[in-house]
Amino acid sequence: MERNVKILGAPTDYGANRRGVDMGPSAIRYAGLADELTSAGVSVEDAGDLSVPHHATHDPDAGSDNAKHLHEVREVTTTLADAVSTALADGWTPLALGGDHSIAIGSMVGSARDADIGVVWFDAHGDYNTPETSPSGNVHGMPLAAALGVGDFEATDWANASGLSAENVAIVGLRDVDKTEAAAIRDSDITAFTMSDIDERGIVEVTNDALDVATDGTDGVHISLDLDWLDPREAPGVGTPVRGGATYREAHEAMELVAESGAMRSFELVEVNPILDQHNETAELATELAASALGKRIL
Ligand SMILES: NC(=[NH2+])NCCC[C@H](N)C(=O)O
Ligand SMILES: [Mn+2]
Ligand SMILES: [Mn+2]
Repeated sequence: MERNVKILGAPTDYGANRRGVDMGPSAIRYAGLADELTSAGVSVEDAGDLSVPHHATHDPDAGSDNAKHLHEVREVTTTLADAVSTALADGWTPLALGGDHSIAIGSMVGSARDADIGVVWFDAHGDYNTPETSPSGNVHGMPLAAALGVGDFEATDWANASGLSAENVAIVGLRDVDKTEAAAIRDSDITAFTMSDIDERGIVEVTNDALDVATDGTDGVHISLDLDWLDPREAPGVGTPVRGGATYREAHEAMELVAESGAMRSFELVEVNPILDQHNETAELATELAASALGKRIL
């Protein structure tokens, strides 16, 4: 399939507790994203960075303790959702560059504006906390709950706007979940594949199952790739690293299966933090994996 990819930078860290993730889009571009995607055979246009609320006054601890900077997150979400849905309407596959994982609310809402979508969420974390269950108050631990309208998020318009149903959401690579969050995931209709599932069944089966969940009855799939899905040995430049993640080979294989499925509607790369990185290797890895997800092959 001919694909045109529109890069949308979302340089924000309002959902995270670690400064620096707002520089993710620059680091990923500097790592050669556009060239790498061109080598995958897609045509690329970089729309630059979206405007994000001003930084000079940014205090990472400001706002409600339960959901820090929710106001700013909402602003970024709205801007990104509009950019994503416009790109789709114009025939592009939107690729959002985070920024922290709270941007996924905007990607999903935008991707779902004119379609029923499923989601595959590659992440060490469940990102299914709500303001009442979150131990940190960081909204990047909440985007799945937000888009599904769980708990406090029922009162927001995000779930209505996304129309997302938990039956079409699959998490892959889970290994660090908060206690109440774990119970909530178990009680939900989300399909969660933990690292143990990958150990036991292999990345191919697990990824294909996840894609089946997300494509079942939907028009397309949003692929959300949190770089902390990978083992910190491969991806040290993230704010919330967790040992025991996907290997370099597993990650490429999973992304190649995403490409093979032909189901990708929208895409995002999140949580790259250049301040915590070593020689930009996490950003470089992000560009490589994006290319695999968009069809790049060894031969
Ligand atoms: N997108 C992420 N890196 N999320 C990390 C979330 C960590 C933890 N579960 C929290 O709620 O704070
Ligand atoms: Mn994560
Ligand atoms: Mn995440």
